[in-house]
Amino acid sequence: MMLSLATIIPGKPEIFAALQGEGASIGRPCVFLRLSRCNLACQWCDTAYTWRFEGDNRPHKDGIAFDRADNQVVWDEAKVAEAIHAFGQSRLVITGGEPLLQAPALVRMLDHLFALGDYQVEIETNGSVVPGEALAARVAQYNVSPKLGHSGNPRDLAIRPEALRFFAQYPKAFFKFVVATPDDVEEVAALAAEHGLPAERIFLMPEGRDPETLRARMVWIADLCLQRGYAMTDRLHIHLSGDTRGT
Ligand SMILES: C[S@@+](CC[C@H](N)C(=O)[O-])C[C@H]1O[C@@H](n2cnc3c(N)ncnc32)[C@H](O)[C@@H]1O
Ligand SMILES: Nc1nc2[nH]cc(C(=O)O)c2c(=O)[nH]1
Ligand code: SF4
Ligand SMILES: [Mg+2]
Repeated sequence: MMLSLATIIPGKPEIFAALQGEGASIGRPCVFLRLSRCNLACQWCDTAYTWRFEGDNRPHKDGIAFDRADNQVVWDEAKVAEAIHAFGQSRLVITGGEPLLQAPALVRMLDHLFALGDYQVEIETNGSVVPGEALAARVAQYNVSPKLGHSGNPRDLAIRPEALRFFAQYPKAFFKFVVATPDDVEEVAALAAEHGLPAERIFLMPEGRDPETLRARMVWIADLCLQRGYAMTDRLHIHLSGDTRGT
């Protein structure tokens, strides 16, 4: 009855309060739960310490560095729910790594959490895993970020038609494509046409881990959104705290 969690400081799970930095609920106060492990390996992943357990010692926002071997903890689901509840936020964003790899344990954890208070739950997912009915019944919003070719993942791993079909028909699933060049937006349009992704639920987000990169890309992303009817999202946490764990 355990969850595998990323760590934020030695031995402690990455659970933190912050504004939702991305997507349809950007700017809303949340508590974040970051799980470890992922089924993909994006070459620009800004959270690779959750699945590649070496070589990344970026400190926590309080400047606490930690041993790279200390990148995950395994905690009891009830204990995780209590730790989340202690933050006093009513919106929970579950992210990772890829959280849907641990869906059954998340269902159990959420039932513990719902016994402690009322929560709106968002899940950040790479869109390659179909969430089960049990989890879907407990989640208010999916932030689905399917990985395009520039992520470096094999397409047959990253783009799973059955998963995209599930999220396309799920009104509370918003797509959030990371783009680095205008060609990536062409790829988004082709995927949207192929899998019936509604333009009004598509966000484009600049690839970037610093404010300058984000701003430079948002200039042309904005034009393409006007042309295609997509929305654009920034990455607030990068502007507020840089590329820092736990923010
Ligand atoms: C670290 S992922 C974790 C959740 C899930 N694995 C996913 O990819 O959606 C959280 C979000 O950060 C985005 N992301 C990761 N690295 C990024 C980068 N370098 N630039 C922009 N977005 C990035 C992902 O696309 C995703 O929307
Ligand atoms: N503030 C903040 N907002 C976020 N939205 C999605 C995030 C993620 O890593 O899934 C994230 C994150 O890491 N920080
Ligand atoms: S799917 Fe998400 S967590 Fe996994 S490597 Fe890509 S961005 Fe990182
Ligand atoms: Mg993040």
